[in-house]
Amino acid sequence: METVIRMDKVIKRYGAKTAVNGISLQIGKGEIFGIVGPNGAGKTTLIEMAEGLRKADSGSIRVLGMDIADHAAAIKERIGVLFQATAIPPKAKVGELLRLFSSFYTRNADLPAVKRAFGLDGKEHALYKSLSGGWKQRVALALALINDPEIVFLDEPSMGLDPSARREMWSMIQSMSSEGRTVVVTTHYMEEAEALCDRVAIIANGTVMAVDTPERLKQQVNAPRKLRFRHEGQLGKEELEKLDGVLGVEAGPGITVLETADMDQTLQQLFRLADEQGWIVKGLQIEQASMDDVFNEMTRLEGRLA
Ligand SMILES: Nc1ncnc2c1ncn2[C@@H]1O[C@H](COP(=O)(O)OP(=O)(O)OP(=O)(O)O)[C@@H](O)[C@H]1O
Repeated sequence: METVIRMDKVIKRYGAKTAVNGISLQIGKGEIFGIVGPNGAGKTTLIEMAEGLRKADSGSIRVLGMDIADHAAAIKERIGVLFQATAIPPKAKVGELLRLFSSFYTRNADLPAVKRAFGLDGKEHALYKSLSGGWKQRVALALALINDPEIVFLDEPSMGLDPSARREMWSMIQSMSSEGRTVVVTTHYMEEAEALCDRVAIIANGTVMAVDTPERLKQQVNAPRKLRFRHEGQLGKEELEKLDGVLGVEAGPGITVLETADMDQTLQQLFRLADEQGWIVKGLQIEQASMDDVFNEMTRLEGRLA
Protein backbone atom coordinates (compact mmCIF):
# COMPACT_ATOMS: atom_id res chain seq x y z
CA MET A 1 0.00 0.00 0.00
CA GLU A 2 1.27 3.46 -0.91
CA THR A 3 2.22 5.46 2.19
CA VAL A 4 0.66 8.93 2.21
CA ILE A 5 1.73 10.02 5.70
CA ARG A 6 5.06 9.05 7.20
CA MET A 7 6.04 10.29 10.64
CA ASP A 8 9.51 9.61 11.96
CA LYS A 9 10.48 10.10 15.60
CA VAL A 10 8.35 13.23 15.91
CA ILE A 11 8.79 15.25 19.10
CA LYS A 12 6.81 18.30 20.22
CA ARG A 13 7.31 20.10 23.52
CA TYR A 14 5.39 22.93 25.12
CA GLY A 15 7.85 24.32 27.66
CA ALA A 16 8.63 21.49 30.07
CA LYS A 17 5.74 19.35 28.76
CA THR A 18 6.56 16.82 26.05
CA ALA A 19 3.22 16.44 24.25
CA VAL A 20 4.49 14.12 21.49
CA ASN A 21 7.43 11.98 22.46
CA GLY A 22 9.11 10.38 19.45
CA ILE A 23 6.13 9.09 17.46
CA SER A 24 6.71 7.17 14.24
CA LEU A 25 3.69 6.14 12.14
CA GLN A 26 2.89 5.29 8.56
CA ILE A 27 -0.56 5.72 7.10
CA GLY A 28 -1.53 4.13 3.78
CA LYS A 29 -3.56 5.54 0.92
CA GLY A 30 -7.30 4.97 1.37
CA GLU A 31 -7.06 3.91 5.00
CA ILE A 32 -9.37 5.14 7.72
CA PHE A 33 -6.74 5.54 10.41
CA GLY A 34 -7.82 6.18 13.99
CA ILE A 35 -5.81 7.93 16.69
CA VAL A 36 -7.25 7.24 20.11
CA GLY A 37 -6.02 8.10 23.56
CA PRO A 38 -7.02 9.72 26.83
CA ASN A 39 -7.30 13.49 27.29
CA GLY A 40 -3.97 15.19 26.84
CA ALA A 41 -2.40 12.16 25.10
CA GLY A 42 -1.15 14.35 22.25
CA LYS A 43 -3.70 13.46 19.55
CA THR A 44 -4.52 17.01 18.47
CA THR A 45 -0.88 18.08 18.57
CA LEU A 46 0.07 15.13 16.36
CA ILE A 47 -2.67 15.64 13.79
CA GLU A 48 -2.11 19.41 13.64
CA MET A 49 1.60 18.88 12.98
CA ALA A 50 0.66 16.68 10.01
CA GLU A 51 -1.72 19.42 8.80
CA GLY A 52 1.10 21.97 9.04
CA LEU A 53 -0.66 23.99 11.77
CA ARG A 54 1.99 23.28 14.42
CA LYS A 55 5.71 22.70 13.97
CA ALA A 56 7.52 19.66 15.32
CA ASP A 57 10.63 20.28 17.43
CA SER A 58 12.36 17.32 15.85
CA GLY A 59 11.72 14.32 13.65
CA SER A 60 10.12 14.46 10.24
CA ILE A 61 6.62 14.33 8.80
CA ARG A 62 6.10 13.60 5.13
CA VAL A 63 2.64 14.04 3.66
CA LEU A 64 1.91 12.93 0.08
CA GLY A 65 5.65 12.48 -0.40
CA MET A 66 6.56 16.02 0.72
CA ASP A 67 8.15 17.22 3.94
CA ILE A 68 5.63 19.35 5.82
CA ALA A 69 8.45 21.61 7.07
CA ASP A 70 9.30 22.68 3.49
CA HIS A 71 6.07 22.24 1.54
CA ALA A 72 3.23 23.20 3.91
CA ALA A 73 1.44 25.37 1.32
CA ALA A 74 1.48 22.68 -1.38
CA ILE A 75 0.31 20.05 1.11
CA LYS A 76 -2.54 22.26 2.42
CA GLU A 77 -3.95 22.43 -1.11
CA ARG A 78 -4.32 18.65 -1.13
CA ILE A 79 -5.61 17.94 2.37
CA GLY A 80 -8.93 18.64 4.06
CA VAL A 81 -9.40 19.62 7.69
CA LEU A 82 -12.51 19.47 9.82
CA PHE A 83 -12.99 22.98 11.17
CA GLN A 84 -14.22 23.29 14.73
CA ALA A 85 -17.65 24.93 14.98
CA THR A 86 -16.01 27.98 16.56
CA ALA A 87 -13.90 28.56 13.42
CA ILE A 88 -16.98 28.86 11.19
CA PRO A 89 -18.66 32.30 10.94
CA PRO A 90 -22.03 31.70 12.66
CA LYS A 91 -24.05 34.33 10.77
CA ALA A 92 -23.10 33.01 7.34
CA LYS A 93 -25.54 30.97 5.28
CA VAL A 94 -24.57 27.45 4.29
CA GLY A 95 -24.26 28.34 0.58
CA GLU A 96 -22.07 31.34 1.43
CA LEU A 97 -19.80 29.18 3.57
CA LEU A 98 -19.31 26.67 0.81
CA ARG A 99 -18.40 29.42 -1.67
CA LEU A 100 -16.16 31.22 0.84
CA PHE A 101 -14.18 28.10 1.74
CA SER A 102 -13.87 27.15 -1.95
CA SER A 103 -12.20 30.48 -2.60
CA PHE A 104 -9.34 29.51 -0.22
CA TYR A 105 -8.11 26.86 -2.65
CA THR A 106 -7.01 26.75 -6.25
CA ARG A 107 -8.32 23.23 -6.55
CA ASN A 108 -12.07 22.73 -6.01
CA ALA A 109 -14.44 19.85 -5.62
CA ASP A 110 -17.61 19.59 -7.67
CA LEU A 111 -19.79 21.75 -5.38
CA PRO A 112 -23.21 20.34 -6.37
CA ALA A 113 -21.85 16.83 -5.76
CA VAL A 114 -20.55 17.81 -2.31
CA LYS A 115 -23.91 19.37 -1.43
CA ARG A 116 -25.72 16.25 -2.56
CA ALA A 117 -23.37 13.96 -0.63
CA PHE A 118 -24.10 15.78 2.63
CA GLY A 119 -27.80 16.43 1.98
CA LEU A 120 -27.22 20.21 1.90
CA ASP A 121 -29.17 20.94 -1.29
CA GLY A 122 -32.14 22.46 0.47
CA LYS A 123 -30.06 24.14 3.17
CA GLU A 124 -28.11 26.78 1.20
CA HIS A 125 -30.11 29.66 2.69
CA ALA A 126 -30.08 28.37 6.26
CA LEU A 127 -27.94 30.29 8.74
CA TYR A 128 -25.11 28.12 10.06
CA LYS A 129 -25.91 29.12 13.65
CA SER A 130 -29.55 28.01 13.29
CA LEU A 131 -28.59 24.41 12.42
CA SER A 132 -28.66 21.48 14.86
CA GLY A 133 -25.37 19.89 15.96
CA GLY A 134 -25.70 17.08 13.42
CA TRP A 135 -26.32 19.49 10.52
CA LYS A 136 -23.50 21.80 11.63
CA GLN A 137 -21.21 18.81 11.50
CA ARG A 138 -22.42 17.92 7.99
CA VAL A 139 -21.53 21.45 6.89
CA ALA A 140 -18.11 21.13 8.52
CA LEU A 141 -17.52 17.82 6.71
CA ALA A 142 -18.61 19.35 3.39
CA LEU A 143 -16.16 22.22 3.99
CA ALA A 144 -13.40 19.69 4.69
CA LEU A 145 -13.97 18.23 1.21
CA ILE A 146 -14.30 21.54 -0.62
CA ASN A 147 -10.84 21.24 -2.25
CA ASP A 148 -11.34 17.59 -3.23
CA PRO A 149 -8.59 16.51 -0.80
CA GLU A 150 -6.62 13.29 -0.96
CA ILE A 151 -6.32 13.15 2.83
CA VAL A 152 -8.96 14.32 5.31
CA PHE A 153 -8.07 15.04 8.95
CA LEU A 154 -10.98 14.79 11.35
CA ASP A 155 -10.24 15.77 14.95
CA GLU A 156 -13.04 14.43 17.18
CA PRO A 157 -15.70 14.50 14.42
CA SER A 158 -18.48 13.07 16.55
CA MET A 159 -17.90 15.08 19.69
CA GLY A 160 -21.27 16.22 21.02
CA LEU A 161 -23.34 14.30 18.46
CA ASP A 162 -26.19 12.05 19.54
CA PRO A 163 -25.90 8.34 18.65
CA SER A 164 -27.94 8.56 15.46
CA ALA A 165 -26.06 11.63 14.17
CA ARG A 166 -22.83 9.82 15.08
CA ARG A 167 -23.82 6.85 12.95
CA GLU A 168 -24.66 9.13 10.02
CA MET A 169 -21.24 10.70 10.45
CA TRP A 170 -19.62 7.25 10.29
CA SER A 171 -21.32 6.45 7.03
CA MET A 172 -20.25 9.81 5.55
CA ILE A 173 -16.66 9.08 6.60
CA GLN A 174 -16.88 5.62 5.06
CA SER A 175 -18.02 7.18 1.78
CA MET A 176 -14.98 9.46 1.84
CA SER A 177 -12.80 6.41 2.12
CA SER A 178 -14.63 4.51 -0.61
CA GLU A 179 -13.92 7.46 -2.91
CA GLY A 180 -10.22 6.67 -2.36
CA ARG A 181 -9.45 9.37 0.20
CA THR A 182 -7.32 8.68 3.25
CA VAL A 183 -9.04 9.61 6.50
CA VAL A 184 -7.18 10.32 9.75
CA VAL A 185 -9.59 10.55 12.65
CA THR A 186 -9.07 11.16 16.36
CA THR A 187 -11.65 9.97 18.81
CA HIS A 188 -12.32 9.30 22.47
CA TYR A 189 -14.87 6.64 21.61
CA MET A 190 -13.46 3.13 21.34
CA GLU A 191 -16.62 1.85 19.73
CA GLU A 192 -16.21 4.51 17.04
CA ALA A 193 -12.61 3.46 16.40
CA GLU A 194 -13.75 -0.14 16.09
CA ALA A 195 -16.72 0.56 13.83
CA LEU A 196 -14.92 2.95 11.55
CA CYS A 197 -11.18 2.42 11.39
CA ASP A 198 -9.07 0.04 9.33
CA ARG A 199 -6.21 0.57 11.77
CA VAL A 200 -5.95 2.30 15.11
CA ALA A 201 -3.00 3.85 16.95
CA ILE A 202 -3.47 3.99 20.69
CA ILE A 203 -1.45 6.84 22.12
CA ALA A 204 -0.87 7.77 25.72
CA ASN A 205 1.42 10.44 27.08
CA GLY A 206 2.78 11.31 23.64
CA THR A 207 3.81 7.71 22.86
CA VAL A 208 2.31 5.07 20.56
CA MET A 209 1.29 2.12 22.71
CA ALA A 210 0.01 -0.05 19.84
CA VAL A 211 -0.96 0.22 16.16
CA ASP A 212 -3.02 -2.43 14.43
CA THR A 213 -6.45 -3.37 13.14
CA PRO A 214 -9.15 -3.34 15.85
CA GLU A 215 -9.51 -7.10 15.41
CA ARG A 216 -5.81 -7.83 16.01
CA LEU A 217 -5.62 -5.39 18.91
CA LYS A 218 -8.43 -7.27 20.61
CA GLN A 219 -6.66 -10.59 20.07
CA GLN A 220 -3.42 -9.29 21.56
CA VAL A 221 -4.87 -7.85 24.69
CA ASN A 222 -4.39 -9.75 27.85
CA ALA A 223 -7.80 -8.87 29.25
CA PRO A 224 -9.83 -11.53 31.02
CA ARG A 225 -12.42 -13.12 28.71
CA LYS A 226 -15.81 -14.39 29.61
CA LEU A 227 -17.41 -17.76 29.04
CA ARG A 228 -21.17 -17.80 29.25
CA PHE A 229 -23.21 -21.00 29.21
CA ARG A 230 -26.42 -22.66 30.25
CA HIS A 231 -26.35 -26.10 31.82
CA GLU A 232 -28.51 -29.07 32.50
CA GLY A 233 -27.96 -30.76 35.81
CA GLN A 234 -26.49 -29.77 39.18
CA LEU A 235 -23.20 -27.83 38.97
CA GLY A 236 -20.89 -26.87 41.80
CA LYS A 237 -19.68 -23.25 41.92
CA GLU A 238 -16.68 -24.16 44.10
CA GLU A 239 -15.35 -26.63 41.53
CA LEU A 240 -15.71 -24.03 38.77
CA GLU A 241 -13.70 -21.55 40.83
CA LYS A 242 -10.86 -24.09 41.04
CA LEU A 243 -10.50 -24.48 37.23
CA ASP A 244 -7.19 -23.19 35.84
CA GLY A 245 -7.36 -19.55 34.78
CA VAL A 246 -10.72 -18.82 36.36
CA LEU A 247 -10.83 -15.40 38.02
CA GLY A 248 -14.49 -15.29 38.93
CA VAL A 249 -17.77 -17.18 38.68
CA GLU A 250 -21.26 -15.73 38.46
CA ALA A 251 -23.70 -18.58 38.82
CA GLY A 252 -27.17 -17.19 38.12
CA PRO A 253 -30.30 -19.24 37.67
CA GLY A 254 -29.82 -21.22 34.47
CA ILE A 255 -26.84 -19.18 33.28
CA THR A 256 -23.24 -19.23 34.47
CA VAL A 257 -20.52 -16.75 33.54
CA LEU A 258 -16.83 -17.56 34.08
CA GLU A 259 -14.18 -14.87 33.83
CA THR A 260 -10.90 -16.41 32.80
CA ALA A 261 -7.32 -15.38 32.15
CA ASP A 262 -6.66 -18.61 30.24
CA MET A 263 -9.48 -19.46 27.88
CA ASP A 264 -7.94 -22.67 26.46
CA GLN A 265 -7.28 -24.28 29.84
CA THR A 266 -10.61 -23.25 31.31
CA LEU A 267 -12.56 -24.58 28.35
CA GLN A 268 -10.87 -27.99 28.42
CA GLN A 269 -11.33 -28.34 32.15
CA LEU A 270 -14.92 -27.11 32.04
CA PHE A 271 -15.96 -29.94 29.73
CA ARG A 272 -13.99 -32.49 31.78
CA LEU A 273 -15.70 -31.30 34.96
CA ALA A 274 -19.15 -31.41 33.34
CA ASP A 275 -18.43 -34.96 32.24
CA GLU A 276 -17.26 -36.03 35.70
CA GLN A 277 -20.21 -34.41 37.46
CA GLY A 278 -22.79 -35.47 34.92
CA TRP A 279 -24.10 -32.13 33.71
CA ILE A 280 -24.19 -30.72 30.18
CA VAL A 281 -22.83 -27.41 28.87
CA LYS A 282 -25.31 -25.74 26.49
CA GLY A 283 -25.30 -22.56 24.40
CA LEU A 284 -21.66 -21.79 25.15
CA GLN A 285 -20.61 -18.24 24.22
CA ILE A 286 -17.10 -16.81 24.38
CA GLU A 287 -17.00 -13.08 24.89
CA GLN A 288 -14.08 -11.42 23.16
CA ALA A 289 -12.08 -8.62 24.67
CA SER A 290 -13.61 -5.30 23.62
CA MET A 291 -11.78 -2.25 22.33
CA ASP A 292 -12.44 -0.73 25.75
CA ASP A 293 -10.40 -3.60 27.26
CA VAL A 294 -7.63 -2.86 24.76
CA PHE A 295 -7.67 0.80 25.63
CA ASN A 296 -7.68 0.15 29.38
CA GLU A 297 -4.86 -2.34 29.13
CA MET A 298 -2.69 -0.08 26.96
CA THR A 299 -3.19 3.01 29.07
CA ARG A 300 -2.65 1.00 32.27
CA LEU A 301 0.59 -0.29 30.79
CA GLU A 302 1.61 3.26 29.98
CA GLY A 303 0.90 4.31 33.58
CA ARG A 304 3.24 1.59 34.77
CA LEU A 305 5.99 2.66 32.36
CA ALA A 306 5.67 6.40 33.05
N1 LIG B 1 -0.61 25.26 22.81
C1 LIG B 1 -0.25 24.56 23.89
N2 LIG B 1 0.51 25.10 24.85
C2 LIG B 1 0.89 24.39 25.94
N3 LIG B 1 0.53 23.12 26.17
C3 LIG B 1 -0.25 22.52 25.26
C4 LIG B 1 -0.69 23.21 24.08
N4 LIG B 1 -1.46 22.34 23.35
C5 LIG B 1 -1.49 21.19 24.04
N5 LIG B 1 -0.77 21.29 25.18
C6 LIG B 1 -0.54 20.21 26.17
O1 LIG B 1 0.02 19.11 25.48
C7 LIG B 1 -0.57 17.88 25.89
C8 LIG B 1 -1.21 17.20 24.70
O2 LIG B 1 -2.33 17.97 24.29
P1 LIG B 1 -3.23 17.59 23.04
O3 LIG B 1 -4.31 18.63 22.93
O4 LIG B 1 -2.39 17.35 21.85
O5 LIG B 1 -3.85 16.20 23.52
P2 LIG B 1 -5.17 15.45 23.06
O6 LIG B 1 -4.83 14.01 23.09
O7 LIG B 1 -5.65 16.01 21.78
O8 LIG B 1 -6.17 15.80 24.22
P3 LIG B 1 -7.78 15.93 24.21
O9 LIG B 1 -8.31 14.57 23.95
O10 LIG B 1 -8.07 16.42 25.59
O11 LIG B 1 -8.13 16.92 23.14
C9 LIG B 1 -1.53 18.25 27.01
O12 LIG B 1 -0.88 18.10 28.24
C10 LIG B 1 -1.85 19.70 26.75
O13 LIG B 1 -2.17 20.38 27.95
